[in-house]
Amino acid sequence: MTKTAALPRSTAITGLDRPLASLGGLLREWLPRQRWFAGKDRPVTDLSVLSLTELFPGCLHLLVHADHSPGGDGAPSGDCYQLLLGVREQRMPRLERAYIGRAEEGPLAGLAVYDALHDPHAAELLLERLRMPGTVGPLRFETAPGARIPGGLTPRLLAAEQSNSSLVYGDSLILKVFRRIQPGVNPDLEVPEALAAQGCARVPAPVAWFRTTEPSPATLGVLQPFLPDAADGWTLALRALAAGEDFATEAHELGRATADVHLALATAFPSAVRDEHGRTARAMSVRLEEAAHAVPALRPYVPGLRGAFDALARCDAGPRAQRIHGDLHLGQVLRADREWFVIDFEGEPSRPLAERRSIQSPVRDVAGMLRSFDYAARQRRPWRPEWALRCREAYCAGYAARAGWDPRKKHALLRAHETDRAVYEVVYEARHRPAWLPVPMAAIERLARWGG
Ligand SMILES: Nc1ncnc2c1ncn2[C@@H]1O[C@H](COP(=O)(O)OP(=O)(O)O)[C@@H](O)[C@H]1O
Ligand SMILES: O=P(O)(O)O[C@H]1O[C@H](CO)[C@@H](O[C@H]2O[C@H](CO)[C@@H](O)[C@H](O)[C@H]2O)[C@H](O)[C@H]1O
Repeated sequence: MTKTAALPRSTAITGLDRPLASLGGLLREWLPRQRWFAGKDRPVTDLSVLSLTELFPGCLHLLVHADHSPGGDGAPSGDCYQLLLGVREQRMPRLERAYIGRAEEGPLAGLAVYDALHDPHAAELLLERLRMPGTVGPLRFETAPGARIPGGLTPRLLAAEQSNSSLVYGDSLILKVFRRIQPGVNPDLEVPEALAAQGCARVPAPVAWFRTTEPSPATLGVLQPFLPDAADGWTLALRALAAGEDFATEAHELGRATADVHLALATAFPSAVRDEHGRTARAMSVRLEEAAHAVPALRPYVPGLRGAFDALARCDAGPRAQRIHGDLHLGQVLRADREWFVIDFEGEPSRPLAERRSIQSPVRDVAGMLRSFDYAARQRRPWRPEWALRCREAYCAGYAARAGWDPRKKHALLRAHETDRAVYEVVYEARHRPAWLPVPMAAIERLARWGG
């Protein structure tokens, strides 16, 4: 029998219209240290609360804006983040990892403030809230038609926090709480919902979600079935490499799975009527310029890399642009019951939402996965290029068997997308994991030589 937590009513803490008086100092220091904070390479010049809701007693839901605009005439820049904060009178030893600090002034003065997602009690109440459609202030909790969501499941926060934070409930459900919020529908809700409607079994279908109406409509979190005993492709690939084993059979099936998802996406969403390689090539060149500005190590390679984009602009055929995954790599695929599943349809986290929801070449996803085989092969000393090459061949062959066209035959397209993806990775690593920068830089050197 399962027990369900009683959902307490939300009550008003007086004075919360001045939240920064209590929280500003704490958050300014804590926020930039979080794995999911996107602006680590720029100072936070201002912090403002865009919305604050008491979700249940002792748990505050906040959207905060971290401003990075330089003083003077610089263009405004910054990001909005979702926080769930627990406030307690006492500092709790078992929540020490989640401790943010003690509010010094304002309505929360003297209270201990936590990242509430680490608190099992708050996580239980969040699931209860999701099981019961309804509203709390600007927050809307919704369930998929016919969804049956069990209660009383034990929560655990996934240790490997990535771009977002995910809570697993009793190995049955997983709730992804988006951290960086952009106005509009998040593709990680929109796409799996549309694919589920197509009957595509490669993607876990959302069962509930929550969103806000303020300051603008935006998706905040998605609850999906958890695939127990699943292993992600990155872990499996590294395991194979460590054991000196081939990964070609798995890569072949992964190619088929990718094509299945692409075919379902092409049915669920409109596709392009004609190729726009010139426009894509220009956008890639702009991204290269921006990346070289942000990461000086890229600069010597710019002329060589541009060659790949010039060749794309001259290309007159290719698969039609359609909705794609947008950030496909080995960490986004799970193997369970001897099948591959695809997760995390958010796209590249640093891109604007409109761009992530736009139609793009399916070659982009293929290129993302090929880059990932290279990343994996470079984790071993000595480097195993032949391992990555075999994965590459097998993955493309598996893709071709299902999709009806072979990515290996689209040389110019594939090269341009691999280059663009490697440029993205250079910026990502420089920002989040500088020690990994040599991995995409090695690809940049190779791709620039090829194009120069
Ligand atoms: N449906 C699922 N079943 C099992 N594990 C999952 C599921 N969805 C996500 N995960 C696990 O959670 C991790 C983070 O999920 P992901 O959607 O990639 O989040 P992020 O956007 O933070 O990278 C994945 O690497 C995977 O290990
Ligand atoms: O957080 P997400 O999974 O949405 O994606 C971001 O982080 C990824 C790293 O966690 C990053 O992927 C890069 O590193 C992977 C190995 O850790 C490698 O398999 C990928 O090929 C490589 O791109 C991803 O780019 C980023 O968007």
